[in-house]
Amino acid sequence: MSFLARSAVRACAAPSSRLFSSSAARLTKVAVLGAGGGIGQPLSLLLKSDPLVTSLSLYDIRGAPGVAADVSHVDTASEVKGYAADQLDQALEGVKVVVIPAGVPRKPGMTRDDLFNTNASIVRDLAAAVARVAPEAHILVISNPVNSTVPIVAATLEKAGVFDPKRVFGVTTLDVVRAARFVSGLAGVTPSETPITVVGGHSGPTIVPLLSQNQHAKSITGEAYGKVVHRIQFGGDEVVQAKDGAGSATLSMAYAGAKFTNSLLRGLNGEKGVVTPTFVKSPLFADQGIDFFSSNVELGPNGVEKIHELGSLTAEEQKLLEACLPELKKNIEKGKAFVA
Ligand SMILES: NC(=O)C1=CN([C@@H]2O[C@H](COP(=O)(O)OP(=O)(O)OC[C@H]3O[C@@H](n4cnc5c(N)ncnc54)[C@H](O)[C@@H]3O)[C@@H](O)[C@H]2O)C=CC1
Ligand SMILES: O=C([O-])CC(=O)C(=O)O
Repeated sequence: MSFLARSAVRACAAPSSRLFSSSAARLTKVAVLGAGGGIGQPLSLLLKSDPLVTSLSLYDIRGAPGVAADVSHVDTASEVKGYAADQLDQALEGVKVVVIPAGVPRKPGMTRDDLFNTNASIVRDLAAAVARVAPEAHILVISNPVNSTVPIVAATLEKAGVFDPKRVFGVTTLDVVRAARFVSGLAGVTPSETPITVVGGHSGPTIVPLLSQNQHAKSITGEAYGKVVHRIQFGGDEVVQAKDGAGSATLSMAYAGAKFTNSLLRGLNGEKGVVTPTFVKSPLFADQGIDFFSSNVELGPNGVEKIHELGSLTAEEQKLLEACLPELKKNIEKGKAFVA
């Protein structure tokens, strides 16, 4: 790896390890749909620095060729190509992984669900193109509201007859990144010592951090516990307010998106024991009509290898879960109804 790529990797050091690991690279073409945006640009840069990405295909309705020209000068081995608005099908040819940060972000006072009206059709149309051109691609959905956009992608692929639940992921990694960071500060240790499993969905009360499962976090109780859980659940709002109308988290999201993509690529390459929370079609609460859920998932050569159970929860975590489920169910049903 070149000096610059090494520096980028160091600068982005992940809570649990480095941002990128493993060198058993296979030919992997990755597409970013929405590459011209606030997340898309830094995400494209980070993916250019990932040695497991051999080819990068950047698409947006505006600006992707410029981003591609810029990122392509970074001295890592991967090829980069940008595609204009009318070149979506070309952008998707031969891709193995498609990352979707296309769509509008929140402004202060909005919920993620307020983005549904705009983003639902953007995500549906992009998923339909993936179904047509790259039906075996793994799809990583960043666009909000994730609790609804993932069911939209799944239903769109299902309609096209190409849905494989092992290959569709909602990217909830930012919740995990925030939890590790916030808890480490309270516990007085480094973030690598506080990997926190975050389950449920990706919006306010549907975000359920399981602090009791980490040896440092489990000693946080009382008011401090309530505050840190609230901060993890509403970390997105903190950024939206600070940006004051200029959008939502982009840089930390690009980091989280690159981190999750690297985890998936490592799994696809056959690395064992790659486990991280992600929002997937899941049996865990299917008997309650909730068939998408984020929990720890082992990633492997086919994508989803194994969906882990939640493990034991404290009474407080059980309460958080109870608050999550009805909201999550509503969000999922809204997504499905949009495609039906
Ligand atoms: N999953 C998560 O944890 C997070 C999700 N998000 C979500 O990510 C999305 C993107 O956020 P930002 O990058 O900040 O927004 P942005 O507005 O800066 O960028 C979005 C990009 O999508 C492009 N776009 C719009 N329609 C498109 C289409 N049909 N095809 C291709 N590209 C299209 C736009 O041209 C723009 O470049 C938002 O929905 C936001 O809520 C943001 C942060 C965290
Ligand atoms: O808050 C938002 O709208 C963006 C997001 O999903 C996050 O930062 O977690």
